[in-house]
Amino acid sequence: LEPVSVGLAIGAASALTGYLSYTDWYCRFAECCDAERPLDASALKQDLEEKLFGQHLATEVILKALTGFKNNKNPKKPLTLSLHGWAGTGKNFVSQIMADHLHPRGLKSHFVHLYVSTLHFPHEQKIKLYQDQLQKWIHGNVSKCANSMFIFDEMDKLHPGIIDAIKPFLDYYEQVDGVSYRRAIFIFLSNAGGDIITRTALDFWRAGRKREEVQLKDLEAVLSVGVFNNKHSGLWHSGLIDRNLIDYFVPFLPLEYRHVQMCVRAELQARGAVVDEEVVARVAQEMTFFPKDEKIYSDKGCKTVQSRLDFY
Ligand SMILES: Nc1ncnc2c1ncn2[C@@H]1O[C@H](COP(=O)(O)OP(=O)(O)OP(=O)(O)O)[C@@H](O)[C@H]1O
Repeated sequence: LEPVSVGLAIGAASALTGYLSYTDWYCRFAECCDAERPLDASALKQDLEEKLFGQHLATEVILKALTGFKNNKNPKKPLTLSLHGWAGTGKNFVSQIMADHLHPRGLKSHFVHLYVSTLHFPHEQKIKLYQDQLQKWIHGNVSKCANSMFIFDEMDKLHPGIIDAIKPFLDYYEQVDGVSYRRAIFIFLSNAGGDIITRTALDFWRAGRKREEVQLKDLEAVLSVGVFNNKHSGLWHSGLIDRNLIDYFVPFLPLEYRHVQMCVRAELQARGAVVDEEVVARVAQEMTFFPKDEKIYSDKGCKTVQSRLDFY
């Protein structure tokens, strides 16, 4: 080996180590995209089991979906989850937990994007603008980071035209205009279907069966027949993406009194306050429950618990 090539090799090696240590150092402070970032499945499982109350199906499906997707070294399409259920049952809450486990900064990450229909896409007459904007945002963000996460809240209020603008990114394409979306994650949140989920939960309750006995098949069947595949149902017109692009349907059951109590306790703990069961009972009793005679499920789920606690 003549001295020149040795010198070049050493130069290249030190440049490379220099670069690597620089990026390592830089990424310690700034947030860097880590498309290969592994998922700590047991940490996610523990978080879901400890923090998400009364949603055994959502816990099971989300854990399976995320673990499977992150273990797949060559996914054929982006992961798409559609979360359905009444207000206050944990859809946004669990999206936050998922974001925390996929990107170090969770919802604050530059690689996690939250769109709320009534906020970001409110005007019917601006659909074309929204479609172009959204396609540019998604293209730009995935170009910057392959495992970007997109959360669409209030899907049931999203104009169908905007849903159509999202569809190309969710499909089984190798690439779309030079960018591969197959490591991206799309989460859709919707109240649509909440009534059907509630009816199934109520049937189980009235039959004296445990809530945890409700299985996905009990809901998929009643929903797919009753709602999803029926193009004339309100849910379809609410712009729901046709089923074959959604990998997982995640149902959120209505929350019972005991779950509301758990939310009050969790909020007291989050505030560093002592958990006074007197307060827990009082706040939970302030909530309204349905059906009117049996009063089983909280009308607002765990919503307004935080604000009610401000008065104690
Ligand atoms: N199942 C749950 N387990 C624990 N906390 C919950 C649960 N559901 C709701 N909460 C609490 O209530 C707050 C509001 O819930 P969240 O925003 O997730 O409701 P949502 O289902 O997204 O409602 P909406 O459909 O109206 O957006 C959460 O931030 C969380 O503190």
